[in-house]
Amino acid sequence: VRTRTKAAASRRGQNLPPSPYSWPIIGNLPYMLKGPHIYFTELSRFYGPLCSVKLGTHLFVIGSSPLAATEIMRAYDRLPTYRWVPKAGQDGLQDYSLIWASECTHHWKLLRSLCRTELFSVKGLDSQSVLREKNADKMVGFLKTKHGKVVNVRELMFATTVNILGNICFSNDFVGLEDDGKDSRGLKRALYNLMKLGTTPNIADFYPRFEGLDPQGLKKKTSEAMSEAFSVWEHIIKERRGTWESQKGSGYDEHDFLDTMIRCGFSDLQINQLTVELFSGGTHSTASTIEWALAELIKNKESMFAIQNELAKQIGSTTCIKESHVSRLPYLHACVKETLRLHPPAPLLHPQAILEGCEIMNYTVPKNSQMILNVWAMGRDPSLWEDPLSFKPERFCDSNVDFKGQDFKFLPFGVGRRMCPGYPYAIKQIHLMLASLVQNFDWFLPDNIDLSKLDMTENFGIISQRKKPLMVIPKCKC
Ligand code: HEM
Repeated sequence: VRTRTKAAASRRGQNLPPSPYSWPIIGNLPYMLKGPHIYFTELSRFYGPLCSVKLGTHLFVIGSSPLAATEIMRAYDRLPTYRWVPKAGQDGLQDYSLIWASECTHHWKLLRSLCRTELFSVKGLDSQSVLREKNADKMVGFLKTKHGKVVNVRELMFATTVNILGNICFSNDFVGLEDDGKDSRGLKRALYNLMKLGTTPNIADFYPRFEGLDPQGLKKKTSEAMSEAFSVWEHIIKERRGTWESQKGSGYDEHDFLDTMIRCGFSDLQINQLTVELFSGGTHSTASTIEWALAELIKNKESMFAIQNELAKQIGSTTCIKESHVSRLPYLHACVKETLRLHPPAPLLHPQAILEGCEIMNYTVPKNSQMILNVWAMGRDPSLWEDPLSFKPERFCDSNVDFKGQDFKFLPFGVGRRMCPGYPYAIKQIHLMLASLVQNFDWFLPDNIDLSKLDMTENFGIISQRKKPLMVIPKCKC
């Protein structure tokens, strides 16, 4: 690889963050094939914690250290910025969007505040615990029927997370737990498609001349997947509006988040946009974290023993785990943090463009540069973590490092204004599901493969998942 160093950039009169050689027209796009977060991590190891790459016609500046993150966040606070929105996600509904709002508009603030107060507040979370516990019991019951048989953990976790959110939003189970390819209502397919489309590199994102076009048809397919999701709950919204209408004035009790949105005067399109975003943001990410955590525990026997001992000591083997037990399980908390350190579902925090030129870490960042934080690189940096590639939950046992956006070396849920609003909900769900899986079952690999040989290869995409779904055999302890 031909390289262009900081000195070369300076020669051109700009003290840009150092970057590799960039090919005419395509820039550094071809190297992204190995996985953007991996390519950016290699660059940061070579060029330092702030470097830049040209992707198509855009300059991306990548921060990969707590100091770079601090300076980038400071720049976000004092300068005008906007979130880079993939062209496939840009349609007439963007004004109603939470994830894809390019600026912190009035409507974005309203959506964040609605989520914060109704879904993710302490009161909201407490009122949902019965739903999460019911679904955890269902999952355990289902796995008991699979004693000794191979199970696709990703599919099961995905179905469970979809159903929990389905109950919170629409009082409805939308998918079955059986991994038999059946998806009668089409929601699984729509959500998988949205994830796939959201992570497919789009020529229109990198070259302004394609801006008005849709050369790969990604925008059209995204809009079709949105409509497919809408068709799953369209009739529920219609019926519920009817109920509201008929009970006007007689003090109707709200049952779920749909009622809240109707009370707030949301149109059907607004309801669809917000719920699709909650499902897309909240299901794959949570399911993938549980899948990685179980895989790490299966591979690392000592950690599995430690968590099993903690559960046996604090809760016992016959008591069904409730959310109220989880605070007694510090090793479980450490295992989840360690999983998020090694396998953050969002390895790169979404780019925001800085509209004015600025100085970051003594480099000149030109106006309109897209800024990215490489959370994946920071989680594996040997200068920040001892033995960073090993799964060692103990590192979090006597430490105050947390994922709430204050510790810049550990940002699985992001940081600042656009930090994940759903993190308290996600964490509750991950703790409960993982504890239930470990308490009730011993886990084996098919064909008696040695557990330490479990393949941990990652999928190279914008969302970090295991390359192959975790296929394992549960053996019921009871
Ligand atoms: C392990 C689980 C999860 C992880 C690791 C995660 C991670 C993230 C991250 C890193 C961001 C910020 C992206 C950025 O700044 O570039 C984000 C944003 C977001 N997340 Fe999550 N998330 C998780 C679960 C959830 C859940 C359960 C929900 C809702 C049910 C949710 C809804 C959202 C939404 C709506 C945003 C956009 C916020 C905005 O732009 O204002 N996430 N998430």
